[in-house]
Amino acid sequence: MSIQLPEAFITKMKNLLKEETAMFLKTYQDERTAGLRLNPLKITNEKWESISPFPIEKIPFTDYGYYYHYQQDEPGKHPYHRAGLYYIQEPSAMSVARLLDAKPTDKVLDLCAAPGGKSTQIGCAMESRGLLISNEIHPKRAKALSENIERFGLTNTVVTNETPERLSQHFPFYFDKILLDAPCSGEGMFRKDEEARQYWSQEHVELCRERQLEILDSAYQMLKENGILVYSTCTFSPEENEQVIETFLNKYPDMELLTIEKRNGIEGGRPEWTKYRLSEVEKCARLWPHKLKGEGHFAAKLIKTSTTPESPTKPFKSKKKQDWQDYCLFEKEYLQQVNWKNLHVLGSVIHSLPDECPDLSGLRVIRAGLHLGELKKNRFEPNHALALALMKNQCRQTIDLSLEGEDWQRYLKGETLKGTGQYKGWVLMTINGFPLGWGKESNGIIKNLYPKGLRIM
Ligand SMILES: C[S@@+](CC[C@H](N)C(=O)[O-])C[C@H]1O[C@@H](n2cnc3c(N)ncnc32)[C@H](O)[C@@H]1O
Repeated sequence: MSIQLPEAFITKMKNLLKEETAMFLKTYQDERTAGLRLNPLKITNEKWESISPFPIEKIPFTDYGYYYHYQQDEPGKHPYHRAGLYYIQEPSAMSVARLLDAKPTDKVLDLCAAPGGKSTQIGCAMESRGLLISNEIHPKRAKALSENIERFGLTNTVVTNETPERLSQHFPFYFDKILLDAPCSGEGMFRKDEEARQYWSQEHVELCRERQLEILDSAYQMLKENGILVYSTCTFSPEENEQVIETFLNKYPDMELLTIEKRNGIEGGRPEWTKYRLSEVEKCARLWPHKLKGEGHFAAKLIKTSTTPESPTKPFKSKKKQDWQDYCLFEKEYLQQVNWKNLHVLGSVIHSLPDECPDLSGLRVIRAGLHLGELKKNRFEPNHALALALMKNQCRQTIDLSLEGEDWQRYLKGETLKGTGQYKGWVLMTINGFPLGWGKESNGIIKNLYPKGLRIM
């Protein structure tokens, strides 16, 4: 494999890495690494290791990550992916979300979240409790983010499509934890992404840096006292990493760096690459492709040490008269052992909102908590998100599709399937016991309710 790197990038890395350069550049002759990260809300490591349809190898610096062979296998096309058992994610990117140490009682913001690698990881760490606001500025990417949150069965997440600045006006001093996985020059994507290589220039690096500092201003405004901020990029350039942190610390003396544990090949930030040789940046983390099996990342963890006023953001309050009688009938007939909290009818959709959901008025909200389904005239129609948030044993009528036959493919294509002859009404369709979506049985036939936009061709 031979990759054409921008000449100016090679020269720059030689100046930075000195005698390490040869090792670094050699990685561009090797295959890239690829990984998948399990959804611990749906499956344990032990179970996955016993059922994985393809060869996997545990990623040492993560809890739920596995390497797979991307030239040989396509886990993104497997029905287990549709069932939300895992997320395809570059291995070194898996090391960042855990730095937040997000707890089920926290209010967390993922400020640049699409397509949702780190948000799905944070949502799982929070056991789908507390509040996770997952934001993305670009509408199309926000939609992809929302679909991944749904696929993972997360119920504590509000997906918004806002600018960081507008969010900061809505949520001053509000969050316990914020992740800023910044848009960057993507040097760590070079083995995978030709466009990133072609797009690279020193001017672009400088532009990214300006934007990163602007987004950091917004993140700072939203962080409460003792709040934790994790800043990360998938690029190597000091301008976007150590130097961004240096400028940020100079601007906000109440922010302090915290030490990130260095193990399994993770190294520290480089003081010699800052303007004023700031030794503190050693506390940051650098993941290098020549030091571990991953494409490369940078992360910094900071704490806000100043006192902040109480956030003026109010809790969510429903305006509409609430009536979900038809849902109650559905729940009684088809579900068991479910206990959705904080139910609200918004439009015609019944939502189970996250704990301590804030007022969201004025924001572009793509998804708010779990969409249970829609109230139609005298009936309730469950949403696809509900199927993915359930475990098989929570639905009274289930049909399991086996990996052996062709029925799972027919289901994902939207075809009609043969029913049990015993069920009537809503049926949770599962693959090897993991929910995939809804069907509806009538006279021994399953009407296919897999969402049209997700069907395979
Ligand atoms: C590195 S990606 C995020 C990846 C994501 N955290 C994940 O793990 O899947 C950075 C994101 O920032 C968004 N972005 C671009 N410009 C932005 C801006 N000015 N403000 C906020 N976000 C921006 C991009 O659309 C992109 O989705």
